[in-house]
Amino acid sequence: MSMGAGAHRGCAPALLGVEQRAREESVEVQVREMVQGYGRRRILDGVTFTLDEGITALLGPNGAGKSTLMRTLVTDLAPRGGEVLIDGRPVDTRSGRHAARERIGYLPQNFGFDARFRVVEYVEYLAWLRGIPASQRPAAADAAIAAVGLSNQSRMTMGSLSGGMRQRAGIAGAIVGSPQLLVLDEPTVGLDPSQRAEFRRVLTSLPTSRILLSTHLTDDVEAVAQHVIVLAQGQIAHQGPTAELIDTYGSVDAGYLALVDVGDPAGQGVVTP
Ligand SMILES: Nc1ncnc2c1ncn2[C@@H]1O[C@H](COP(=O)(O)OP(=O)(O)OP(=O)(O)O)[C@@H](O)[C@H]1O
Repeated sequence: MSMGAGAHRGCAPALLGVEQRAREESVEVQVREMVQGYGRRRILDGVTFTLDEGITALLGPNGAGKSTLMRTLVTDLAPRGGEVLIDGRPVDTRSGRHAARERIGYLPQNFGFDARFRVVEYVEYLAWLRGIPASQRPAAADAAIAAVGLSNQSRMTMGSLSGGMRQRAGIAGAIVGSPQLLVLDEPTVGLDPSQRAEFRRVLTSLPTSRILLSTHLTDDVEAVAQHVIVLAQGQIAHQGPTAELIDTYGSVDAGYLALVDVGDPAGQGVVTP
């Protein structure tokens, strides 16, 4: 079975140059005893991990807090306790947040866009949001669009794209300007099998140093992720190489079921392996 064997290989030619930087630069991501919640409700309770190089899949039951963890990592939510460090700098300081945002590309679960935007306009808009200078935006957008294989569709409006193409446009927006860390929240939801295969191809060809990907699809994990993090009961129930999980349990699916009581909708029923 291939576990991201193609990762970081076969980079699209358009990535060379501006995006070569991402391959050369790396980013350190450390989360220590992080606490997060909404109102009085605690969702994450002492989450600790370091993100390894390559693609890491984030698994967990519905409501376990995967999106909440990702939003905290990308500085959308300030941690309530503990630390999130990007290259050693806490993201809850003004300068740390600013530095982190320059290094992070983020695709939220239901990303918003104006359906009338052309693909190139959408990606250039995200380049502007990320503070890329005006003179560099067209080249950065073209490179990102080429990397996801949408160059021929770059003048199409977002509203006229198929679901798979729209996801790829979302990824182009997330990778514009060559972030070293890419955070993708359930990017394969709603894609058909061939669109998912195409998505995996794009993902494994990116030069991004670290990718964190949440998904419910364990075959996606086996296909692209070298590492797995399982979130349950507000904490990390498991972290390690995908190969190790498969060696121990026979498959990612079996490992996940052994680590997490998926019958518990609140994700509160982790079983110690
Ligand atoms: N903005 C919010 N305000 C209040 N509660 C929230 C908010 N966002 C999420 N929650 C709650 O926090 C818990 C964790 O949600 P989160 O979306 O992080 O889980 P998840 O693991 O990503 O779930 P899923 O797999 O269904 O996407 C859920 O109970 C959810 O209802």
